[in-house]
Amino acid sequence: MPRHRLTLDARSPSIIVPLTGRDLTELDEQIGALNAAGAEFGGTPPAGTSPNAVQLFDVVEWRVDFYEPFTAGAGSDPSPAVEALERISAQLPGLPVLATFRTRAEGGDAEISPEAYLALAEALASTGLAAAIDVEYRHALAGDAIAAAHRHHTPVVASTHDFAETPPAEEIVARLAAMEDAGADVAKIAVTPRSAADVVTLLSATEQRFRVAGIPLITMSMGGLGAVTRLGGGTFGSSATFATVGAASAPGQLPAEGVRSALDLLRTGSAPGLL
Ligand SMILES: O=C1C[C@@](O)(C(=O)O)C[C@@H](O)[C@@H]1O
Repeated sequence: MPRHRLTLDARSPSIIVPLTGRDLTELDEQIGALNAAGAEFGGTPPAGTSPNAVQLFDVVEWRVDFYEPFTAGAGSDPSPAVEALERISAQLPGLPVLATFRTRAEGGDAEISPEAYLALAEALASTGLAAAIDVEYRHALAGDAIAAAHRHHTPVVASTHDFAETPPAEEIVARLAAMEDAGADVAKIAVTPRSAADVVTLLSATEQRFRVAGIPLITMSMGGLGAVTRLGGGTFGSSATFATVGAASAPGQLPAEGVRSALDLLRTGSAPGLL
């Protein structure tokens, strides 16, 4: 059973910050920077406001594909990843951790066999330290990985990426629906816009699916052109946004501090009574 729950709500999108360290030294440095940035930003929530308002970020995503002690052995032994997850969660005690292995096919940093991918999902979920694990829904063993995570009562964020283009809205909606049908607890899609119209397509598809979805959605248009979706996605039904404290894990991610201010501003703008 995970120690922290991932609670996602598009009315108050969560900020997810990636950890991309290549070894323990880099991970420790990044965690130190997260803790320092979080402490500098923190304060007491004004009465009646969400605790999010004074938190710089809400969730940490650990990108296991960057972590060389695991990838060096082609992922044949999950124990370096399990040990690193233990260390991350011990050093970030109040924060939910999303554990993600992003394959090269979906824009990740390393490749492992489908069997190693499944074994990793099972090993990470079995620790109970991950609030959720990411499973690429087009992966050959996605169904098994989702089942493995659920056996250990660990929620699954299903994901799909398109680094070349933005599929038509119907295709985006269909993929989000397919992830829910596959048993995911959250459905996530990241696409690449070639025009402003593509950004509108992603937002429109998000809004269409959000009206009927039974699970939270996370959607974004990557790159500079799509940056607006990382700020205003909540309006259309996206319940989280990836932002940086230091290293980015995908094109177009913005610094967490600016994203937090923008989310606060948008929330103020949508407060009851404001026309
Ligand atoms: O799926 C996603 C979204 C993402 O690709 C982004 O565009 O912010 C960043 C990844 O680290 C994460 O796993």
